[in-house]
Amino acid sequence: MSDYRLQVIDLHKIYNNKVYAVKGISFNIKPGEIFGLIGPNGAGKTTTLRIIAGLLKPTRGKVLFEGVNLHENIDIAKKNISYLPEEAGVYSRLTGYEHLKLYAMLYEVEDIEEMIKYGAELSGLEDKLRERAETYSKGMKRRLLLALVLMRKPAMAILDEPTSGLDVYASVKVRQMIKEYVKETNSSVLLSSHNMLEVEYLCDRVAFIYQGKIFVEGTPKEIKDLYGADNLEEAFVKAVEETRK
Ligand SMILES: Nc1ncnc2c1ncn2[C@@H]1O[C@H](COP(=O)(O)OP(=O)(O)OP(=O)(O)O)[C@@H](O)[C@H]1O
Repeated sequence: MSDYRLQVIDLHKIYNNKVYAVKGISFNIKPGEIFGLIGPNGAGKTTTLRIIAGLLKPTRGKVLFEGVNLHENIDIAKKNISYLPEEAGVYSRLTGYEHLKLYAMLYEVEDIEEMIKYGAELSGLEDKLRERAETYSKGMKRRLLLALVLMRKPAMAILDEPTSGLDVYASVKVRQMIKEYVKETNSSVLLSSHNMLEVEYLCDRVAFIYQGKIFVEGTPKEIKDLYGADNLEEAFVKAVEETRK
């Protein structure tokens, strides 16, 4: 079996025969690793995430999950990969607990109660879980959504902008939740973010995407050293300016 949980090999995506969104992206993710995709708006991050989640077919290239071609065995994606889109929403009239129960039933696990208990713990929402989601703040909704995605312990979680729109405190809580989850389960996480602080805190390795291509990949430290930058934000600006020359 492959040492990698995920191998992304020369991925291309052309929408409607005209928009060339992804132009030959390759990277690997190991078990227990958090991998971050960073790039400006329209760089191809969400397209890449959706292909890896099995929701979009690549125009060319392939994705291997533990050595098996994902798009030729789509049940593997359904069983092992959970995806949290940036624009995901909650059912306003359901309570947090009702969400947990609904998803546990959809996941068809043997012990529904056990999964609900784990989801509740992951969310950190405590008594608030008894209230309808319409009474939740943005941060609470995001924590509930993350708990719904992570409670079935997917081998691979794909998180598009996990803390988008959240305040500093809520963001820190969500990041801690992701980090603790990976430590406990040895799952792999692929995330996209515009927040460099977040990426630096969470990610073991990072790839910068620009115009559908990866132009640098490494640990946050390697990338900072490469550009002689004090932080990832500065490295990112230097990298983008370099590619525009
Ligand atoms: N369904 C679609 N049909 C046609 N073009 C699309 C579609 N989805 C995305 N695109 C185009 O593909 C390119 C990459 O988009 P994508 O959403 O992957 O970028 P992104 O890096 O996630 O951007 P952002 O940071 O703004 O979310 C863009 O030019 C976008 O307009």
